[in-house]
Amino acid sequence: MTDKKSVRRQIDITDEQLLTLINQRLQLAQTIGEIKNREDLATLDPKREQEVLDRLKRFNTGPLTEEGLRNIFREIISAARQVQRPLSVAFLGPEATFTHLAAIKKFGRSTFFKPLPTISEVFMAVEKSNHHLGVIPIENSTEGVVNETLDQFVETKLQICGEIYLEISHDLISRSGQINDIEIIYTHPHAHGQCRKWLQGHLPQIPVLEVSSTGLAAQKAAHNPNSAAIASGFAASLYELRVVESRIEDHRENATHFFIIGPYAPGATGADKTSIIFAVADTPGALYNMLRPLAERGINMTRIVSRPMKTVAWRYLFFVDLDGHLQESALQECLHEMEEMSAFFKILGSFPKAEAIEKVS
Ligand SMILES: C=C(O[C@@H]1C=C(C(=O)O)C=C[C@H]1O)C(=O)O
Repeated sequence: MTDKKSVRRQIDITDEQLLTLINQRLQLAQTIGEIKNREDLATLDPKREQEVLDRLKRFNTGPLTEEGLRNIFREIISAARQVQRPLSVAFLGPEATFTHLAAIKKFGRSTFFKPLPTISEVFMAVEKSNHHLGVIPIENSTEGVVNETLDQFVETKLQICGEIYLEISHDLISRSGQINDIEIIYTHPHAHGQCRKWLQGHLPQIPVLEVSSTGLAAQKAAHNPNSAAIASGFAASLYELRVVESRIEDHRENATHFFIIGPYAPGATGADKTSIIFAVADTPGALYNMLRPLAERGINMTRIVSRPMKTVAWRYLFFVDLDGHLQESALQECLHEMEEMSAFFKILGSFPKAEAIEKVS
């Protein structure tokens, strides 16, 4: 017969063992940190982190889910980086935006995060080495590409060193959590657009005031007890707000793609992507010819986006993501061939592919 008290005693003993083991792991990370200092290497090693997670996934017998494993080890690895040299990550703020949440999902809560008001300021801060890395949105599955991010990539010396996909889901949140207290709703125009049907069905008379981010909307709702915000559940917990109704978006399939930018490119993991920008001559078949080397070598293109070249009217830059790493010879040869044909060519970096779409909760 197992009674609650004795099982809880076993849980306490297990926790003590876990804590001892976590501290042991952090001490080992400190030793790695000293070696990295001697060899002048960066603390963050995305390739190694991926190997650690892949290995553990193979070991896991359950009942811990794959997502649970990722969540737990994200925080352990975050603490292991922190005892070496604190990692500083700038992101498109303010706090409690989806970019903030994406950054936490990637780097864990032991990281130092700095919200900055614009995408160009995130680029600038990392270029000036004020922060090790930056996190910026590149594309939303319903709203499309973020042009400001594309434009920054044309000029920057930084590389793309990682990517994050985050599920986007909106909650209606307020101080009391009571729907009857709401006289005004704050939110970002995209979130407004994504929740229109729900609002028409449930709160048709309540005015919606659009603000520059869902984080700011949550901040406003925290100041006014007769208002609510459409923002993430994460924003609710950060500003101590209550959820009036969760997941009020009209379509569930909504995700945002973020890039991590930094001064260096991670090594190959075996599951990587490479991003490039190019412009082609204004001649028939130019784009077709440019993409042919990819087709011939069976290299998969995961995204192609065009953007007007600001210096010449009606000419375009193409932003392309490919499967593979620059250290792979087939991709190297292919990019070399493409560069020869292009009017402008820039490699933005090779980075490990995101494994999964991160959940908001
Ligand atoms: C401990 C290290 O430093 C960091 C932390 C890691 C970890 O906790 O497993 C892995 C890679 C690095 O980002 C290491 O490089 O091994």
